[in-house]
Amino acid sequence: MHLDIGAALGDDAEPGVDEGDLDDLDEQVAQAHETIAAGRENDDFGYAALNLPEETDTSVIREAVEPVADAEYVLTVGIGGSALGAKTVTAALADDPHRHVILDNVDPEHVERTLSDLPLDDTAINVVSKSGTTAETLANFLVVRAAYEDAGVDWTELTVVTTGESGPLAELVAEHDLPRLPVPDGVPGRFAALSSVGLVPAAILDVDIEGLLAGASAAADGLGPSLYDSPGYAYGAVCYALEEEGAAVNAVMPYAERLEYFAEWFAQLWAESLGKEGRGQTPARALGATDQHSQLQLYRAGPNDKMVTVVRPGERAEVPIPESEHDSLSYFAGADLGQLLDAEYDATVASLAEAGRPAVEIELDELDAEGLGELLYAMEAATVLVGELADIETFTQPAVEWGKRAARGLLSGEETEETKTVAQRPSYRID
Ligand SMILES: O=P(O)(O)OC[C@H]1O[C@H](O)[C@H](O)[C@@H](O)[C@@H]1O
Repeated sequence: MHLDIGAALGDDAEPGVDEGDLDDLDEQVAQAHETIAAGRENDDFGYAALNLPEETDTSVIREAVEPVADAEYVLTVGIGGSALGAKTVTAALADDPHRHVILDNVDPEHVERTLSDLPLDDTAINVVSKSGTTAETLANFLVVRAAYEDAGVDWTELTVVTTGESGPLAELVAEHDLPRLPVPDGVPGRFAALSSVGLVPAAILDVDIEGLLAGASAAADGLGPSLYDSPGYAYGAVCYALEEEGAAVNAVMPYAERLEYFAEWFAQLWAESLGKEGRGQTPARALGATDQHSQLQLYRAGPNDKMVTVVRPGERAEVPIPESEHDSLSYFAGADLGQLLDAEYDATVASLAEAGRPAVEIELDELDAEGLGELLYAMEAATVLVGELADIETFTQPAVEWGKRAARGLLSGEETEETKTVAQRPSYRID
């Protein structure tokens, strides 16, 4: 993985990082690295996530999915960190990513349609919840179970659950004797992609999860006391410095359809970890080249409060653009769709730089298992680093938990602090 921060440096970028300040930033990185390394050493809460590439035992995952390994589809029932990592991995690496379907939201029409579109007798159910108490996941699982029963399919034969040792989901596991994979200790869900939380569907769809972890391990080995040695730390340090200079938004724009979900996974990681104490960049999700034709206008000419992160693989499939009889299309002669996409990428970075808008480029050698593992790990390391540099609690999410408690209270009818606040919320209707 390679990082190019050129378009975020210099006097022209606004916000920008002064090249002369990089060495000061590097000193801050060295200090933060000491804290991170000590946290990893002690397997402290959150920091333990950076040990997953070494800790995750893929043979346990492969054994747990053995009974459902022949299923045509996998239906993940989970939300947030219990869905996005899994979808990111299969979307990027599975031969047929459509075989992995996610039920995270509880939109009733969507749930009904999803279930009616699937051959339930050939669909494994992957239920994931670290806490085992998330309302959306439990409700969806109950709906899914009922749909299987209505279709005369024994859901217990097709279900794998990843959850902690206690909680309603663990109780269901015990009651129905379902295979259960543990969630790793000390790892917040959004940092758990490289564990059973994120790897069960990939294992069922024959993804090289060992290669994914090997790529992540290589990135872990690269972490050291200098941003110059680690693309992950360098990315985090530059984002931090740009945020200090006013980049309140970080638009992540992969130039690869297979990485579209990566931007979604990153958004949770970045927002939930770093959105605290009145700070944190707002992650925006974009896709190159599609969003060159929509959002890019704002990124180049809107308020000076953004940075753009572009991501691309170093190698692409070859799909030549056929020659045409029209002179006006002669500029395609001998070209390939990948070349066109790379030209669009180069043009975007150059156009942002020309307008003085910062961009950071991430290039993977290849979008294979190793490359994706490296990317996911580097982004996790970047997130942890920014949390240290900004001196915030990276691994908590109190604002999100407030909403979870409120929703549970509203459904149960119990009066709580949260439900009182909901009842008194401001309203000014215009009909
Ligand atoms: O895995 P679960 O316990 O079901 O949690 C699912 C999600 O719930 C909340 O929204 C948390 O803030 C997320 O970080 C978490 O990923």
